Amino acid sequence: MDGPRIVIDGLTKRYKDVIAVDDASFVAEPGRITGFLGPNGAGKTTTLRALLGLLSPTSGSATFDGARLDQLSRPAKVVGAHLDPGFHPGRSARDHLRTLAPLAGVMDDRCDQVLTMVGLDEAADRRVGGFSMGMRQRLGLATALLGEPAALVLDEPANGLDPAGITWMRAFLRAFAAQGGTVLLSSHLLAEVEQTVDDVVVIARGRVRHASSLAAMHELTSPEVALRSPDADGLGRLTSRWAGTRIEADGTAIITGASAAEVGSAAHAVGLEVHGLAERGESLEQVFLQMTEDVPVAAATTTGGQEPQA
Ligand SMILES: Nc1ncnc2c1ncn2[C@@H]1O[C@H](COP(=O)(O)OP(=O)(O)OP(=O)(O)O)[C@@H](O)[C@H]1O
Repeated sequence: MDGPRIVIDGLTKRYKDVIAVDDASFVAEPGRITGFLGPNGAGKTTTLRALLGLLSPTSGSATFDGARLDQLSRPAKVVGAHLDPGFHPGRSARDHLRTLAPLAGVMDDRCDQVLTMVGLDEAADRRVGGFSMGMRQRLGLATALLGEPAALVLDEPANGLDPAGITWMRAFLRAFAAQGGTVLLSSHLLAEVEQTVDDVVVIARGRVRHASSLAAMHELTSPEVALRSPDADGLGRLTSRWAGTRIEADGTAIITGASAAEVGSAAHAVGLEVHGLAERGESLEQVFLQMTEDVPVAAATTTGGQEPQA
């Protein structure tokens, strides 16, 4: 599968006094899962709607391999989307898909295929009105998959899923990306998608605050190691090798720039008696929250090579 490169370039959407999206630029690469993260009202849905041709941007563009959705000859082959779970409650899951099959350019048997792919075959004839949130998310994914697309665009796909559902969704999207597909999904919770995504785009108040691989975002955290020893002199000598180390009032040394394993090995090597060794410090979640606050964070301006190329 050759997933398209999704490029959001200088996208702005203005509604009278509200700037829903403000000059947003980022890329979702094929073969990878990109998490589009931000608090409520950040501009995620507006961006995804612009990408899917459901609204026209005030300026800028949102394209698949350089083409807007309306310029694609077979859009359903390129992208499948699930934005809001607006299912007709009286329809069965199968009927919901059958009404969309002609739009996606597929035959009815594809509806049963996608129901099987998302594990809903046994619920195929049940009315969607009685579906749990998790089942609705699965049906949304089935809807997105109808046209056998090479890209999936999913708005809050993990919302309402229980832990088993999240694990299932993660494995499904991982397999899709491993085949070369492009996945762009939104979430307002980093923790919900942290184990799913390869790349992260953070948006707040319409502006992209950060775009990088998840690994690069991890590097923005500042982990600390807390080390306790009854040998204050030995502790001081050992920890002086790490710049920025401080000793707290109770004698605990707080070391930055080293892992607990490195500190433990070094203590062992010099024969320091250790009474406590723990990793702590700023978490990824805290870095994310800082990025979404109004105060600009120096580290949050990193773009990690994710700018669209001219
Ligand atoms: N049709 C509209 N008219 C006026 N303002 C709008 C419209 N659509 C969105 N907005 C505003 O634009 C901003 C971004 O909304 P958007 O729905 O894109 O955010 P979001 O990140 O998807 O949030 P959520 O997670 O709550 O869905 C919000 O302030 C919202 O109120």
